[in-house]
Amino acid sequence: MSARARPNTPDLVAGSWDRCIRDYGLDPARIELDVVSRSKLSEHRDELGEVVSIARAEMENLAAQIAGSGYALLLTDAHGVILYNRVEQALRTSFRAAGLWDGADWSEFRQGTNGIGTCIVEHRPVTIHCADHFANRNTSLSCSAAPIRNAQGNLLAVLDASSVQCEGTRAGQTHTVALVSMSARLIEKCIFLNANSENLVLRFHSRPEFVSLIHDGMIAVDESGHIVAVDDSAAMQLGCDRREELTGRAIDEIFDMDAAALAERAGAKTQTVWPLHEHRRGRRYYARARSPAEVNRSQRVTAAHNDDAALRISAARRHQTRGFADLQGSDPRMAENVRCARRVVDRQVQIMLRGETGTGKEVFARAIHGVSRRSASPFVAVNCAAIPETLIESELFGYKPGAFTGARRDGMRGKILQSSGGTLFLDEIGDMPVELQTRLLRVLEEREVVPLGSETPIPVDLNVISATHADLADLVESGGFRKDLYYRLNGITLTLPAVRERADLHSLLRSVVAFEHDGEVAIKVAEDALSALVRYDWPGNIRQMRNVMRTALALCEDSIIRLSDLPAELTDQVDAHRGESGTAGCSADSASANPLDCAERAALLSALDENRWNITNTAGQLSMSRNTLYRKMKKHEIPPSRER
Ligand SMILES: Nc1ncnc2c1ncn2[C@@H]1O[C@H](COP(=O)(O)OP(=O)(O)OP(=O)(O)O)[C@@H](O)[C@H]1O
Repeated sequence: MSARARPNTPDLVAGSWDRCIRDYGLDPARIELDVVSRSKLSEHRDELGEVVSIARAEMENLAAQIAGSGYALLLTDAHGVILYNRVEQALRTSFRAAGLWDGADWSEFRQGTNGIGTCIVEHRPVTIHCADHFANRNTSLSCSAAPIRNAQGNLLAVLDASSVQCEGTRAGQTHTVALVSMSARLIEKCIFLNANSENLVLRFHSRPEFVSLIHDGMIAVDESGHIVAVDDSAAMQLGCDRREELTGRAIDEIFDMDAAALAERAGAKTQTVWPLHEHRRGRRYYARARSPAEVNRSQRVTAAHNDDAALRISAARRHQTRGFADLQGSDPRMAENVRCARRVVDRQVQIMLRGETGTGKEVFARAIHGVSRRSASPFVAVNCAAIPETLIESELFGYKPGAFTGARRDGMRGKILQSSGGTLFLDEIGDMPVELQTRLLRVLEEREVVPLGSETPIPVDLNVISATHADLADLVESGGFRKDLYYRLNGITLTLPAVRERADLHSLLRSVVAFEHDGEVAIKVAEDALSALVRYDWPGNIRQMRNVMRTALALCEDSIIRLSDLPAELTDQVDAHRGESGTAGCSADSASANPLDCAERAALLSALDENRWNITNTAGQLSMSRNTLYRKMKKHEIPPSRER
């Protein structure tokens, strides 16, 4: 190794030099620039998704503050790959020559001690000035970098300000690193708010004028009043060393305010800053609260009855991801699924979703990912039944360049690596070939993946949600599925009900129409059409419901969906039922076998649905005692819903 004397530097730099020599075996004279291919660069950018756009907006502000200083701004992912640069026109050639450009890999492992790579290892703001750099080729650089973390505190990206001319002293960089750190914190605040758009967010500080500014503390609280995320500033202000000391606790354990009072504050028309006391040390803070974001509220459509229409659906914004609140509707099994999922999320319990095709398993898996601490990292879905058996292996595990004939020249990162840090959704897991089951099990156990054609394992932070329509236990019995993998993936099974089994058909229909309808005018559904929709069996479940409603919306006139706008199979079924007593609510395996029982079950479900599963109100409406109602629900196998 051609040695270069270690500069007289702080511990942080000395520690990094030690790693370069001892752990990475780097030679300062032989380090070369490593640039990922264009396709890999777009994969790296896709992985960070919205973080890049949030950061770019803040980089514009910061660029204006440092204009003319000879510094450029760089955004990298947590691997050290530059995703985006903000370099002044006149400096572009020199920055490009120095390798400070999109696609370059500045991990410490590749480039030795440097602002970006060392910040990633240290998880804190750093300045690496001129001769601090390990590689000879980088000694003219001066770099100040700060980490950007997600709502759970995991590293997502790095913001860096670099100069290619070694001027001034290391101490002179204090201002630069402070500016970069401040921008990184602003970006983290936006990420926190976006990741918690479904939760109430409390912002507080001991000084009222600091609330809603960069140093305030942020706490996200879910509908049940439990803390789901906190930022560093909140933990620090409340005297906690780690964020985990606060997550999972009820908000009224911490402050003198319960969830209902907080929600009321958040919903107030005029937003003011109000005082708040902490229990443990009796300190006073000032706070503001933001209710779950507008985007979610716009989905909660309202129903109203009038003469010619039984259901009115107001216009709602198209919105691809549904949160738990939207999925739960008022079906007790869905409410129970949501409750269980919330309890196990982030507890390293692998969730398996069961349900007929089209019952919303992928949508549910996305919602779980959305509330998990992994939400800012990618959700990657793979349908094992849709990919030819021969391709599943390369899709999942990826391959090295030239691994096989027909492989892409620059290789491919498989879905497992793409999902690292986030969630891998394996749909129709029962269709995975047995030999790949063995490889998947190994990845789950060893937490590393070996791409096809390679011998080098790559560490992976894998979290799998699997789904199946089949009974996997049967498949295990018949040898079609590995028992050990089954137990590994099946920490808990949540079964999504088929549409015909759901007790909240009205609200489900509303949700589907709200999703399909992007007009401004409210949509009404005529009485006979609604009756046909509610009576139909829906073998294709929510997917079929979406298709039917999409066509009906296209066909309908005056914004009213009529019977004639529905397909023949729905209206035929109504004809077949005509004259029979109502059977809505009778599931195939229901205890209610005769028509009278069926009618009773349907009446119970409809009254429960109407009263949002409030037992007292439902019993009152049906003129029976709560005990009688519970007894009847038990008889018809209707599980009591959560109180809401
Ligand atoms: N609560 C809901 N409201 C409105 N639309 C929904 C809801 N849940 C699911 N959908 C829609 O229904 C369709 C089927 O959902 P999804 O793909 O999640 O089902 P799945 O059970 O994974 O299906 P498969 O088993 O066939 O893969 C999708 O178009 C989805 O957007």
